[in-house]
Amino acid sequence: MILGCVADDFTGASDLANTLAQGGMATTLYAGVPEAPAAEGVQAGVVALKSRTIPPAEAVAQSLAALDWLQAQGALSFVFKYCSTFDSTDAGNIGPVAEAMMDATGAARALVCPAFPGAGRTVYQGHLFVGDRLLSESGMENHPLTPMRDPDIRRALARQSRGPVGHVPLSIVERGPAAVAEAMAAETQAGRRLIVADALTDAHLIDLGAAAGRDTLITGGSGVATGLPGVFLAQGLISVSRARWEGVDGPGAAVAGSVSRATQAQVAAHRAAGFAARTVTPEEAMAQGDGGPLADELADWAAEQWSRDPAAAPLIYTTADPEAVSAAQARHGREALSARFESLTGAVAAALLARGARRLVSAGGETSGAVVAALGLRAMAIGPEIDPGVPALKAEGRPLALALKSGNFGGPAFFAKALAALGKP
Ligand SMILES: Nc1ncnc2c1ncn2[C@@H]1O[C@H](COP(=O)(O)OP(=O)(O)OP(=O)(O)O)[C@@H](O)[C@H]1O
Ligand SMILES: O=C(O)[C@@H](O)C(=O)CO
Repeated sequence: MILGCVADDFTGASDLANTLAQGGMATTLYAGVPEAPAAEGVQAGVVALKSRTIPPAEAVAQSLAALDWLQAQGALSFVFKYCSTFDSTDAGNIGPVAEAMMDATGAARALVCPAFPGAGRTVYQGHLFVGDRLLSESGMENHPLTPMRDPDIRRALARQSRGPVGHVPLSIVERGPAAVAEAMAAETQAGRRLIVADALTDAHLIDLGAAAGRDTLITGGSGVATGLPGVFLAQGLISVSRARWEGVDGPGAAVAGSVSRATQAQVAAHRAAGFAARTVTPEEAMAQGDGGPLADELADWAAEQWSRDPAAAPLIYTTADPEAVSAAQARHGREALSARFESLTGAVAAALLARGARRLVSAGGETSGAVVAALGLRAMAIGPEIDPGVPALKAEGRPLALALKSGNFGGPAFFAKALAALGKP
């Protein structure tokens, strides 16, 4: 293994694995810290954690356990992947995990760049933008767990870190890798070891990769890894590998527990296109305890759609608009409701597989973590990109192709497009 990656959520891990695989690295996505060694030939290993919103000390402990395993596989370079909208609070977890990983690897510094131009996320003057809006006016200011009200990443990071934060502005990034390397060395010298870099385009990210790709640790959204395969290739550490992708054929379905804007549009578009869709209300979910009959009822409903039309693409969703979500959280408690929805969605996914599903789309980071855990998946191979940041995946040792979609990723027709990319009915 050349590159070891720790990701703070499952869809983010699949986003990063996509970048590395499309760059030509033989990449495997691991659900949690594996117990067994990596298979022969894996050049990039991405360990998916569910550590974005857990207490900082736990996030640090889990990330260091993942790091240990990656080091044991031979990796000497590391990426810490967080969200391209920098999802975190003043308590963490980006600063604490980045600093702990620097300490554990002996890294002198760590580049910090959440930019992902393909998904509209750019960094300019240390400020993060989503499309033409500052992060703090992008809708992320209302995020239920990690409201992002300060678009200045340098300030946001400094509040959750022990050490001071440095910056490499666009004027330097525009001058190319040598200028960036010089500026990063100056920041490190001055004791600013977490270094935010501006980036507006993939070309900027490739230059950042050329400047920092030999560093022990870099951190960011998936975009920060754009230049890495090229760096490893130039060093002769890898040869480009493109495993042939074959999907898995059989019944397909989508489950959505994401309440993000893009998912809302995708649910509406799937319905409007005439696909079968069933919603689950908070009351239905809360009315039954864990392990109640609802998951089986929903999976039976999906199986009925397949028996009528093998090409059916049934969707089961809890997605609702922000007002409905807030009202439901006030009625049932945010954590209790999320926990119940997540265990239900995981149970639905397992029940779908038991009824023969071979292609599965899951929308939402937390939701996908619950789905992957309920299915007991351990490792996934990376296939072609479906939409920016979302690859087709294949479960190792199981006849299942899947797509794990971050809340705000994917075009309106994503569910149907993804199911078609995963295989035939
Ligand atoms: N109708 C609803 N009301 C309240 N909570 C909901 C509802 N539907 C889903 N949830 C919960 O909201 C959370 C959504 O988080 P999730 O990470 O899955 O999606 P997201 O935030 O849109 O995606 P991402 O993290 O990839 O951006 C989950 O815990 C889910 O169970
Ligand atoms: O970086 C992103 O935006 C995504 O991979 C993600 O982590 C969203 O949860």
